[in-house]
Order: sequence, then C-alpha cells, then structure tokens
Amino acid sequence: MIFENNLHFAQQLDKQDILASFRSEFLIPEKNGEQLIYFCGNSLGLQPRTAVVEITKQLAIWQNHAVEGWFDGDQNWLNYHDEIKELLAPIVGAKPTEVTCMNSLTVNLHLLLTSFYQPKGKKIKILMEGGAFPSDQYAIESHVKTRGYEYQDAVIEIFPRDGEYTLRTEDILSKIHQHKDEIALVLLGGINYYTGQFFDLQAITKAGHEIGAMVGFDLAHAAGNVPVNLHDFDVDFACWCSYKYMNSGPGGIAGIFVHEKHFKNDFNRLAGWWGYQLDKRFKMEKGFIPESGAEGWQVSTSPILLMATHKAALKVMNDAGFENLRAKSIQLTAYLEFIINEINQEKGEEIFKIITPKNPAERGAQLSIICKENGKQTFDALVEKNIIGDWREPNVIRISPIPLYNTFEEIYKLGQALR
Ligand SMILES: Cc1ncc(COP(=O)(O)O)c(C=O)c1O
Ligand SMILES: Nc1c(O)cccc1C(=O)C[C@H](N)C(=O)O
Repeated sequence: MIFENNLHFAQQLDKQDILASFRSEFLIPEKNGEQLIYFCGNSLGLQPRTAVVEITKQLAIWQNHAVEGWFDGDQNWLNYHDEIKELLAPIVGAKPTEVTCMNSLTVNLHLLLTSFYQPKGKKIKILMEGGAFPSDQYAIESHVKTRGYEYQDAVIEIFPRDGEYTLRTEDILSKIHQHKDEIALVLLGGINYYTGQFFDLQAITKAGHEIGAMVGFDLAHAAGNVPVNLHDFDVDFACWCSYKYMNSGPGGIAGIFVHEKHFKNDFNRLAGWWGYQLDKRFKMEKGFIPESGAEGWQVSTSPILLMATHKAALKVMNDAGFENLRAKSIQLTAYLEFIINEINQEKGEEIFKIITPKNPAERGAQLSIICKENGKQTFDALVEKNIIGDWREPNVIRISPIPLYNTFEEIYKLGQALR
C-alpha cells in the first residue's frame, strides 16, 4: 500500500479497519481528561473491560461456594484452565494438551530448564542470543552454575556482526553447527525485546535438532503478537508471559508449551501436586505421577483470579481473530515505519534510526528506534505530550502499535510529535 503522511489518510485507514470496534473493549488510560496515546502494549497490554466481569464472577463463586468452588458445577475451578488451553493453543500453534497456564514467566523458564537442559559428556552448552532479556540471562546463568559449570564454559552467546543490530539467521545456524558437539540446548527469545527482531523459529529448531540438541524459546514478545507454529515447527518447549500482547494484567499468569513427543519422556522435573494426575490428585498418595501433557509441569494451585483476567482477555483476542490481528499489525507497523522515514527524509539525515528488521516477516508490533542525539530527552518529551512508548537502556525508544486498540491516527500524531 502507498501511505500518505496526513491526518485524513490516517483517519481513512481507521475507517476501513475491520477491527476498529475492538478499541472500545479496552480501558484507555487518561491524563487530565485526555486519552493517552499508548504504544507500550509490548510491555504491559491494556485492560480489557471484560476482565472485571470475569473476576467479579469468580469472586462471587468464592463468596457463595468457598472451597466447593473447586468442585461444584461445570465451571469448577479444578477445570477452569480447560477453556484457557483451548484459547491459547491456536495462538501459539499448539494442541491444547501441549499448553497450560501457570506461574510467571521466569519461574516457568526455570522449570523447563530443569527438564530440557540435559548436559551430558561434552554436550553441556546452551546457545543463546547475546543481549537476551536480563531475566533469561540470569536464569541460564543460575542453571549452569547449579549444574556445576562455569558460565564461560557452558554458555555460547551469539551477537550481531560488527555494525549490525540484529542477528542473521545464517549466522545463528552456522553457530549451531560450528558447536555441534558441545551444544545441549538452544534457547532464544522468539522476538528480541530490544531490537524487536523475530527469529526464524522453524529453521533454528531444525538446526538444533540436526546436532541432537533440545530447542526452546522464550516467547514473551512473540506470543499473541506474531504467528508461531510450535507443534509443526517441532519446538521442544516454550514459555511466555500474558501481560504484553495477551493483555492479561501486570504479573498475569504465564504459559508453557511442551511438544507432545515428550509426553512419555521421564524428565527430571520440579514437581508439585497440581501437576499430579488430575483424577487422583486428591487421593494424596505418595510418589509423583505427572498428569500427561503440559499440565504435568504444573506445580501449585491455580490462581483463579489471575486466570480470570487471562480468560477474559483471550476471549477478546479470539473474537478479533488472530489472522486479522496480524494483518492489521503488519499494516500499523509499516505505517509507523513510513512516518518515521518521512521525518528522516525531510530532515535530510537519519535522525531516527530504526534497528528493527525491515522485513515484516522478521518483526512484530514493535519498532526500536535509536535517536541520532538526545534519545532520552526525546522520549521524555513524548511522555510530556501524553505519548507512551518505552525507553530501554542504553539508547532505544520502543514504539509498539497494538492492533486491538491502537489507531493509524495515533501513529500520525506520534509522527507530528517527533517532528
Ligand atoms: C523476554 C523476556 N523474558 C523474561 C521476562 C521476565 O518475565 P517475568 O518478570 O514475568 O518473569 C520478560 C519481561 O519482563 C521478557 O521480555
Ligand atoms: N515485567 C515488567 C515489569 O514487572 C515491570 C516493568 C516492565 C516489565 C516488562 O515486562 C518489561 C518487558 N519484558 C520488556 O521487554 O522490557
């Protein structure tokens, strides 16, 4: 599509948007009676109006049924996650048995590393992206240490080539093959939080398996944002949070994927009663027998109030349709890119450098921008104008237009503010 940098054009795109009505399903934050222009759904998605409805319903069950809420009726809490699994599975390209919601992201990463990081002989290393989100770095660091290795002996970090910001798929694949006798696990983010680069999960998984390694992904910035096909890509495991693109609230319940080919494997795992075979869970017997599927990794009692928000938010996504969301997201991000490039052209130099890949297949709903100068001041000035992106050290402004609630007009206004 040929874009135009004017208000009328942006408003026309909004008029043609088949998802436009979904904006009113969300509570848009206000300051001094004015709605904020919120481009930070890659950090914390906005609150769906239905969240309070579903939470209130569960509070009423708690009030009226108390402990019987776990067992009473068709919609009892023991089975409360079933519908969530059905809603989650298509978003990450999985079978419902391969996913579950539990805990929070880093906790789940630890649980999955316990099972899927299986160093043996010379194959002890984890390949990860240099500059991965810090929590992932700390999780990996602590795992290799608890297995008795030094970080530098057990972790391979892959960085972009000199002068480049993002990784080339060919470099990731050749690194995997280069260290074929040493790598036990390939673990990357689906989308890098800083650059917004969406990795080629299928090619990476294939390469990892060719050298006999396990392959997992932290999909914090990918789940609900870009299409992933975890089952068909043959990914071994994945985890994600729900508070970004899935709009399920600050510290909301997270999710995991375990490929069904591993269901029969007798993995090491950190167990708890909520992962025990459901039909025998309350028999209180000795000796852990995992529920089959991803649910076998559950540990603790379901946090129903967090799950209520998640269920409500996933239903909104489901109503919108993931393919529609991705189609609009590609267009929103492209319009944002166009608007920024327009400013650079007007100024005759690249004052706003976009480091996120240009190829729509290699990015989601985020552009990471490096200002030629005064980056932090530029970011603060946007906040003054009620435009909320985020600043990530050392020098990136991230702007994330979300197809469920952002508009083309908001992107146009961001351009005016940046100018
Ligand atoms: C890629 C990635 N991993 C891990 C985390 C940390 O997740 P949590 O604090 O929910 O454990 C985040 C975001 O905070 C993230 O973006
Ligand atoms: N999890 C967060 C938090 O508890 C406070 C503030 C921000 C976050 C985030 O999610 C940050 C996000 N993962 C990022 O990419 O920066």
